[in-house]
Amino acid sequence: MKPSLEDTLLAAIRTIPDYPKPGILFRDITTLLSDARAFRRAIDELVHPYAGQKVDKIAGIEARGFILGGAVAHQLSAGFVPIRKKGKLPYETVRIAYSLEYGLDEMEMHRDGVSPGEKVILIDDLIATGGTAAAAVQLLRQIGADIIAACFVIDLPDLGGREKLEGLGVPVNADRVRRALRECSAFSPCGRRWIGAQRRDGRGCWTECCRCQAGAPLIRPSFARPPSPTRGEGRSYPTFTSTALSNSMTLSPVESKASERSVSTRQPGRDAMGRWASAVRVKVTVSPA
Ligand SMILES: O=P(O)(O)OC[C@H]1O[C@H](OP(=O)(O)OP(=O)(O)O)[C@H](O)[C@@H]1O
Ligand SMILES: Nc1ncnc2[nH]cnc12
Repeated sequence: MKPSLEDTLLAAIRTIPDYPKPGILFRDITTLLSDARAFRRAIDELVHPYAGQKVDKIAGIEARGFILGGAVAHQLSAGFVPIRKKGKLPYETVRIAYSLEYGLDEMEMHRDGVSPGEKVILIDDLIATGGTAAAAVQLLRQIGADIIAACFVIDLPDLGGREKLEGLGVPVNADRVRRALRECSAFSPCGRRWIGAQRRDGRGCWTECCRCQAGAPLIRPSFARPPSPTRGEGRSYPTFTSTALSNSMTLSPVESKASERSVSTRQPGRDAMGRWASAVRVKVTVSPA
């Protein structure tokens, strides 16, 4: 079965805890960009609602918005306009200061990047607080752009960015990863996906995760399938431990017991390349409760 768009994108996005500051779950799209299939699906998703419509310019926000925006502009046969961090553009610019999830910055664009009345789509990889995108909207409007929409691959809904942009009268297109990431960050304090396994002490699973090491609990996501007794999961669910076969994030070792048995199953986890996938083969060792 073809994986859903959400699963494809979510599996291709890497989450780095505490980068660039403690407490930030950094959503790294370099893994998505290097995955040809995920990259294409992300671009198709951004392009799809506007195919056949008159779009004059795509405005991409430095840096990740350049990569996505360039591909979208090509697909829509539109021009591309860079919105850059301050001090990088050679001609006359309009400039604005803004705040983001982890700091303050200034951005600018060429005064003649968009002509008054041109139809523009704003593109970036991610909307968090919406500070960056809202500033970009103000810059574009300052030079007379007619902003049709703002599009993102990732929306971190708890930070209210979408509402901020909608408050400025800009339609936001960012739904496909929204729900998945919300749940993803809800069930694991470091943004990792539940793989149906837990340490014996019930305090998280992967030894390499500083938060699990510190004892933060893993919470089962609401959308995960219930444990299946036919796969040897059900009865002993709270106490089973697993070793991923093709999973670089192996769980902490458990003592072997004569009464334990191993079952091979497929669960969300890391594939052989270390990327998240909706289904990887894992070996589950079922212990008596
Ligand atoms: O919604 P916000 O809270 O404003 O945050 C979103 C912005 O933050 C990231 O860029 P960043 O400023 O990290 O720059 P980069 O792309 O150059 O790394 C991201 O690519 C968005 O542009
Ligand atoms: N959590 C996050 N991950 C990646 N980029 C971001 N920009 C703002 N917040 C971010």
